[in-house]
Parts: sequence; C-alpha cells; structure tokens
Amino acid sequence: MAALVRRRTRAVRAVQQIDFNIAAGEVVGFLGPNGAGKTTTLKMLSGLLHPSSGHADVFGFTPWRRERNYLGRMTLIMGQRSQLQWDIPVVDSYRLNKAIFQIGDADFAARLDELVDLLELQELLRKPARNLSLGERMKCEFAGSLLHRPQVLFLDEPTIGLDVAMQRRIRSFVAEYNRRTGACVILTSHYMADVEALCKRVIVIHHGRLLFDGALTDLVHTFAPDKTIEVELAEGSATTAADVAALMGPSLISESPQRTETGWRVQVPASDTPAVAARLLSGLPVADLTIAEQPIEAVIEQVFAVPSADPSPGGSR
Ligand SMILES: Nc1ncnc2c1ncn2[C@@H]1O[C@H](COP(=O)(O)OP(=O)(O)OP(=O)(O)O)[C@@H](O)[C@H]1O
Repeated sequence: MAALVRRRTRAVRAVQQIDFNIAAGEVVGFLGPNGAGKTTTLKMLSGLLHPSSGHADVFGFTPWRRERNYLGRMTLIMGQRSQLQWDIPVVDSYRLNKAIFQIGDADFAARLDELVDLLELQELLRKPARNLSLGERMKCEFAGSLLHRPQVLFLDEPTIGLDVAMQRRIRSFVAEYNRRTGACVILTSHYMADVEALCKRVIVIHHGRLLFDGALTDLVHTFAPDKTIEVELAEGSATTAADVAALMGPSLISESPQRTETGWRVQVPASDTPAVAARLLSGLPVADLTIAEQPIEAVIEQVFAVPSADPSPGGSR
C-alpha cells in the first residue's frame, strides 16, 4: 500500500573529531554553547548512543556495548531528567537500584548512610519523588546514582535551575565524592561557578568539534589576555582621560580609559599590568587601586564567539 506521507530525514553531525584522554581521578569541565554536542558526547560515553564512527575506551570498555561490568562502573546524572521512580518513596527507588546493580546488604546500608549524611536526605527518603522540590530531587538523584559506587561520573547540567545555595551544596558534594572515592568526573554546566570551583581542566567544544583542551587558567590567558585596572582617586582630583592615557603609554589598548564614579578603569595586556599600575600609582593621586581578571563568563563568551571552520552544526544529506 502506498504511503500518504513520506518522512524526510536530515543527517545531523552532532559531534565530530573530538579526541581527548582523561586520567583516573580527574574532574574535567566539558563546555560549549547550546547545541555544541556535549550531551551527545556524554550519552555516547555512557552507552546510550551508538556513534556512526569513531571509538571510545573507558576503563578498557567500549561504552555502547553496554557490558554489565561497564554499566556498574559509571553513572550519568542529568539535571533535566529524573532517574527516580516518580510515584514511590525515594528509598524504594534506591532499593530498585540495589537489585539492578546487585549491591550487597551491608554495602547498601553503609553507602546509603554515608550519602544520607553527606546530602542531608533523612527527611526525604520516605517521600515520593514527585513531591520533592527541584533541589531536593537533585540531591536524591545523586545519592541514587552513586549507590553502586561508580568510578566515573558523567554530570550533565547537574545544577540547572537550582538556587545559588543548592548549587554550592551540590558542588561541594561532588568535590567531596571525588576526594573520598577518587572517581573521575566529567561535568557540563552553564554555571561558570561550578566549573571554577571543581575543574582545573576544561575541554571546550563548539559545533561538535574540539576547540580547547587544557587548564582553565590557560583558557583565560589565551582568550582574555587583558586585565582591568581600576583606580579610585583622591577627592577633588581633576585628572582627565588624556592624563591617564599618557601614563599608560604603549600599553593603551582598544578603548580609551573609562570614567567611573570615583576614578578611572583601564584595560591592559596582562604582562604590562605591574608596570602600568606602578605608573598610575606614581602619576595620579590614587586612593585605591584594584586589578582584576576578566570574569570567566566574559572569557567563555569570547571563546564561543570564535567562528567555526564548519559553521553548520550538521550536514544535510
Ligand atoms: N536526536 C537528534 N536528532 C536531531 N538532532 C539532534 C539529535 N540529538 C542532538 N541533535 C543535534 O545535535 C547537536 C548537539 O546536541 P547536544 O544535545 O549534544 O548539544 P549540547 O551541547 O548538549 O547543548 P545544550 O547545552 O543546549 O544542552 C544540536 O544541534 C542538536 O540539535
């Protein structure tokens, strides 16, 4: 029988030529703008997606073969999806995980105690997941996903939508879990505070391709090579922009000095900062002087603004 409608398909290359190694115990930030391919990569590494080509090796396993021994060593926690059973008490979901991962009674009790203590879950265990607040649910998700003691954690936006205090709580828990167990963590987050607090190393992808892999500090120096010096002047000072520019000399970049309520703000190459600061201090009636790196959010914005060789996130076929 002829079909009335025919489905038209388009092949999307969500991820291509991404190559990285992660050592045991590392906590790595996996960054990229919306649609960069982060979730796709994490789903492949946790065995939910099968790539059309390429390979991955985690503890000697190919994730998408979904071998029981591999599944027992990793976990994927997604801020946007719940893995808890919606209508039953949280602790019953945990018992289900106990059965699935074949966790012994003593191990289960000890690990649950530890997680309840670390995450303060005591009051939540008897509630069905549907009655939990977002922050409470996330804490319960973490505990449930860690009962089998995974050695690698794929965390996809684990703090999304949480208030600042709960974000901090989850962050310190992840750091503590990594310290206690030596588990490796790969974290995606749009909150740079998460990345700054947890990750020395970041991998940045854009349009499905690798853009940067290295220390967070190197990312900042590469993409934001300037610092901001702000001077507060003594009351009554009549310093002009030309006076400030003259003191900056060849270090004056892009914009001219900006007036602030109490003085001036200038942007200088990081390597010139001490010399410029010294000249400003000796040449102006300075009451206070501060030097700041660009905020990490601004740096990341500049990283993401780099045009890609292949601007389309996929290819049509
Ligand atoms: N099943 C699918 N069908 C079609 N396109 C898809 C599918 N899954 C992902 N994509 C596309 O692949 C690209 C990468 O998606 P992915 O979810 O990995 O991005 P992401 O980096 O996690 O983004 P975000 O930060 O918004 O979560 C996007 O352009 C997305 O639209």
